[in-house]
Amino acid sequence: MELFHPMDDSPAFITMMTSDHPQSRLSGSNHSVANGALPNNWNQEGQGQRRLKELHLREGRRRRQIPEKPNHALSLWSVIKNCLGKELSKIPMPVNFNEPLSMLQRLTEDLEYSELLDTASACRSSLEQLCYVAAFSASSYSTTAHRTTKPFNPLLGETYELDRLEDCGYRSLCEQVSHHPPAAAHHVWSHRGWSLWQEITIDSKFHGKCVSVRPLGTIHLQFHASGNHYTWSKVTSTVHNIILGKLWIDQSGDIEIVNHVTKDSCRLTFCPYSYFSRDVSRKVTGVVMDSENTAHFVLSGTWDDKIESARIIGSSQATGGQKTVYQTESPRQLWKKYPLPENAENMYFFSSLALTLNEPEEGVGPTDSRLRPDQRLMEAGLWSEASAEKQRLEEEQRERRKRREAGVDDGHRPLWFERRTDHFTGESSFVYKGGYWEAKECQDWSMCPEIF
Ligand SMILES: CC(C)CCC[C@@H](C)[C@H]1CC[C@H]2[C@@H]3CC=C4C[C@@H](O)CC[C@]4(C)[C@H]3CC[C@]12C
Repeated sequence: MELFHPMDDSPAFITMMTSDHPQSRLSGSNHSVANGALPNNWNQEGQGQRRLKELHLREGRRRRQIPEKPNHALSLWSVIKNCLGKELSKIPMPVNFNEPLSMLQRLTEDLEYSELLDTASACRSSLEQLCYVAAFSASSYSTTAHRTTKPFNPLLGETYELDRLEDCGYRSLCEQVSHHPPAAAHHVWSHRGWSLWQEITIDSKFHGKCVSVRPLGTIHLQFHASGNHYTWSKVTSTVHNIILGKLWIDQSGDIEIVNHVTKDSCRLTFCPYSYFSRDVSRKVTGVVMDSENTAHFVLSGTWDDKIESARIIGSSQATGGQKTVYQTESPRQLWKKYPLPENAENMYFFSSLALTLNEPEEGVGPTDSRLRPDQRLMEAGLWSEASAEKQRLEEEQRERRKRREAGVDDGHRPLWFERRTDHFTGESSFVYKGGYWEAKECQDWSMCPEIF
């Protein structure tokens, strides 16, 4: 058995790939189609072609550009230097540091690689399924590398729908359910066999040289056929170079993905930048284990380019060290990032999905982020008008809050989500209670608050 160069994957383990295993010829990355490799039970021709057709469909009808970002230089440091230790949402900032998307739209971007979940839902082995789920969780960071702009903080009661049933198989809805601290609830249903939901609040802090952003909350994913129910949470994003130089973002920390039905689990580690030399930064590694903690797959890659999995066929303890050495088959590519659209660097580094999210659309609810006037003005490059409009909206929001506090009612109640305790985690969070898509069908939005 021939051994290739051992790879020092992480502080915890080393992988060695063997080349003469029959599986390795099948699973090379040249077998992958646009969006990544395919599971064993996949009809490669048919499904691949269907995917390509869908890609064309999804690119075809939607916009591929937005107005270029104006070049109004303003020093971030001069704006936030007196806010040391503060929460990001409490630092008043002009729209110059925003991107023309709300946090609700930004959360919806987690679905950019939803096809990984379609693939996962077709896997017969739950361990293989977990590999795709892990690749999906890492893929939600793929657009963050150059995105150092701040999404708009949604107004209380703001919503964002994304109906991609026709081309991507899912429908997604977000609602801002709390203003202090800002919290959003999100629900996605796909007719390709899965549902995903989450409630997220963001804990951020300005440290001087950097800003750290920690999204809090659990993501739930359930496959309809098997009932497999996964949960995980997010890593910490750090925005560097606040004082001097070009802003850049790093992702670091662990994501623990658990399948509560089978008790399989996977710990994904996002290595902070300084761990490794320049060319292997943004590195992600992980091991997929069954309920007995036996390791089955090694995952490796980067959060801004690709993730591979390799089946483990043997393991040993490295001499002297505490590291485990995993002997694996050749890796197969699970996920590969799409290239950014042409001219992305002048359009806030938006991905092709991001470019379409704020496109005006008929029939959306009256609280939808697409209808938020300051964001629309900002997208058009009219930044001073946008700032004035933002102030008006926020002032009106404060007035509504004061009225609520003076009144008899017990505060704000979300329209489309309700508090529920999760059976597996015991946590209480806002979960979709239904009704939005039904209201949309008959255009009855009379229950919606007026927020814009
Ligand atoms: C202008 C400077 C000071 C602040 C910019 C902060 C920006 C970069 C921060 C604020 C909130 C952050 C987001 C919070 C939550 C998520 C969801 C996750 O699934 C992918 C990363 C993502 C999308 C983060 C990306 C980085 C982010 C957009």
